[in-house]
Amino acid sequence: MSQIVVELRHVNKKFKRKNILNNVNLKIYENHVYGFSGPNGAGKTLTFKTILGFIKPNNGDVIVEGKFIRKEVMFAENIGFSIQEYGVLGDKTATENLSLLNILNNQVETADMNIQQLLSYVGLDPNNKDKVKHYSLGMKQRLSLAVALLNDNKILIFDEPTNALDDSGQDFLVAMINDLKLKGKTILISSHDKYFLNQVSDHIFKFNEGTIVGEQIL
Ligand SMILES: Nc1ncnc2c1ncn2[C@@H]1O[C@H](COP(=O)(O)OP(=O)(O)OP(=O)(O)O)[C@@H](O)[C@H]1O
Repeated sequence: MSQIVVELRHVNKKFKRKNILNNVNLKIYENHVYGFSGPNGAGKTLTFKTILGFIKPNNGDVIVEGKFIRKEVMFAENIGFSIQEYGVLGDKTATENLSLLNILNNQVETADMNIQQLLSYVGLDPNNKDKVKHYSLGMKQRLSLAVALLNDNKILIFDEPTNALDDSGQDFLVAMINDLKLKGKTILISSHDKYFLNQVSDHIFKFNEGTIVGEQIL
């Protein structure tokens, strides 16, 4: 049995007295792919933000690789993530964006090589000098995936990665997730595309109204 790398125990979150996350319990095992499904506003993104430490629950525990988030450490340290609202800088190129993130992460020395490879890996041209604000939505989505992969973290969160991707983009995404799993990554993905989630996931959590209402093991 592989190790548990993320655990949520009785997590509750209220905004303005309204329960938004309601007794969320889950265990994420190493090197598995977890799909998060459910309607708009069901709590998928909020669960991801809670795992990362961006949101502090009112009650319950979030444990990432043995550390209690917001108690022992402020944020989860080794999770790469792609969440739409944490976008990149539109006035910079893709390479500049990734270089800046590398600097912020103290990864300057190996930056250039990694960035070129990473951009190719997600299907972007490493020599493209266009500013990101001129990218298509699909290109922005691919860049967001590159951001998540930048530091070679073992745990990856992809929030709605299928958004804005055309058919070939979706095929690429399925192949990428399978490849990342082979490389030993643990992956959490939300999507409204049931077919996609069934294709890539080992386990699906079904969310509704801030709680897990069902699980499916594939
Ligand atoms: N900072 C916030 N303040 C108040 N309410 C919030 C905040 N963040 C999220 N919510 C509310 O929490 C609920 C869950 O939102 P969340 O973004 O997690 O849904 P989701 O399942 O990811 O939905 P979608 O499929 O639309 O992305 C929503 O009703 C949302 O309005």
